[in-house]
Amino acid sequence: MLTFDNVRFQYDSEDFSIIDHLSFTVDAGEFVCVIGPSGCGKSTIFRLVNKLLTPAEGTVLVNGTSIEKQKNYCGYMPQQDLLFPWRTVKENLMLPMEIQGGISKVEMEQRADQALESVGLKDWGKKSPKELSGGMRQRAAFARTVLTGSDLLLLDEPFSALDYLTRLSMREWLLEQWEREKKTVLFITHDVEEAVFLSSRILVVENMPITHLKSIEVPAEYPRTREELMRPEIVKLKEDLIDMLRRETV
Ligand SMILES: Nc1ncnc2c1ncn2[C@@H]1O[C@H](COP(=O)(O)OP(=O)(O)OP(=O)(O)O)[C@@H](O)[C@H]1O
Repeated sequence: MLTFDNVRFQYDSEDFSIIDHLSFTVDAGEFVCVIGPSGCGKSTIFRLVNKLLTPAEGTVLVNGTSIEKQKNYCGYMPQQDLLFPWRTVKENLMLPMEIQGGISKVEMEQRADQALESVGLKDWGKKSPKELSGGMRQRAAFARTVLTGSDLLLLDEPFSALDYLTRLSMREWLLEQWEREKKTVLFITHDVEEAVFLSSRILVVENMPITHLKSIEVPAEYPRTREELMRPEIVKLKEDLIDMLRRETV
């Protein structure tokens, strides 16, 4: 589904590469978390996928084709929900379809209503985003990301600004959405517990510049429960991951 083929990238203002001949693949339908120390280049990987940045060398491919000439092949959800305060919640959800064009207003409204219902915000469409709680805003932002119609979703620390309990319920909620929508999800987090709870596979940034990502399978079936995270092999995996991240930040 997503392939990095020998990708190198360097910011103009820097004299070194952040990403250096990196290759990796994410298969269709996977839920993959990317973890690594702050500032190592995780968000840069996302910006190379959504074409905010262009590789200096190498190719990013989606479904076997370079993204250069592709459109609407990924949905991106940043850390902050970025809902526009001057639009209602429903109008925010309609935005990606307006940008895409060619969809009638009636159809856009229907799709937005359906999406709001699917994320438990059926009666909130006419409200302003500021009337929603943090968790509700993130659910609306997720629905908007899904409404891009893309099979590949890039979620960049979407729950990091939420309080602990809301985070816990949002993780469970996100897995339900993923199992229903059958999308491919790439999810950046700093939180080892979050990565282990959510993903089928974890990609760990082991070095800077990023030359490779260490791939670790999470030995747990879906649906996941918090109790499952207490199994000895999962606890050991979390400890190993924390050790890896500590080594990188020393
Ligand atoms: N526009 C830019 N120009 C120059 N350097 C940049 C730019 N954006 C990011 N960087 C640098 O590139 C490096 C990687 O940044 P990036 O945001 O990808 O890291 P990250 O792993 O996502 O960090 P965090 O976990 O803190 O969000 C950092 O050292 C950052 O300072």
